[in-house]
Amino acid sequence: MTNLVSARIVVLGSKQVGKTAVIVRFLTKRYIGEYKSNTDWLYKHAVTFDGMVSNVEIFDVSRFPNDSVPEEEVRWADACAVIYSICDRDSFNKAHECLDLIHRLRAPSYVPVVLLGNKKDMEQGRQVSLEDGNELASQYGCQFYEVSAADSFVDVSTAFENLIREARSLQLQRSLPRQRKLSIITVSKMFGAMFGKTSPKVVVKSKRPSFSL
Ligand SMILES: Nc1nc2c(ncn2[C@@H]2O[C@H](COP(=O)(O)OP(=O)(O)OP(=O)(O)O)[C@@H](O)[C@H]2O)c(=O)[nH]1
Repeated sequence: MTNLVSARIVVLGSKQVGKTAVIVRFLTKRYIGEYKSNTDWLYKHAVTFDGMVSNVEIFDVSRFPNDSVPEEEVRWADACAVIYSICDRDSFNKAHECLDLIHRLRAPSYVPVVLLGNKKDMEQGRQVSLEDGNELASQYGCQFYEVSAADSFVDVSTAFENLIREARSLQLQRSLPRQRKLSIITVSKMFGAMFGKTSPKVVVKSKRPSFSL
């Protein structure tokens, strides 16, 4: 088994949306109902999937959005998770602000982001529809899942594993030798030569880097 990469993830969202519960669910498979609030935590853990061990560091930012903006943590991260509660419209609005903050601090470079609507077990108190979540995620070109830290390990782990896969893939792409990157330019030049200068420009717009290398 290869120990290939480490991934640093920052987790943002309103108070009481379940940030700590979601992280602990992913790292330990367990659901623990109550945690000490108002403290930022850095979790370090080795997780195994796809036949690989990834050393993950997850920063649970509790002080934001009520207190100072976690600019340093957002710049530090290889990937970001933004969490809201499906029963709390305000937390969804805060999630929007968090996505905006990430975009502002990290643009123009790309950082993998996942938007998580937590507490989906509380359907009777729902204030944010699945469509709203989907729409916000597509606006920022990020992954989106509704999860329940209380009810299920599977959804939470799928969301984090896909986020880590994306971060890994990006790290691999960035570490590719120059030669291979140049060959991509050569292919586009070849297209130009084949279709001539009068042919319409083909612009391939990709919101997210491809998983395949
Ligand atoms: N029903 C339900 N409750 C949840 C779920 N996840 C967390 N909770 C509850 O929501 C409350 C807040 O959970 P935390 O994990 O402390 O939330 P947090 O976002 O880390 O909170 P702060 O540290 O204050 O920022 C706790 O009472 C949890 O038991 C969930 O999936 N379903």
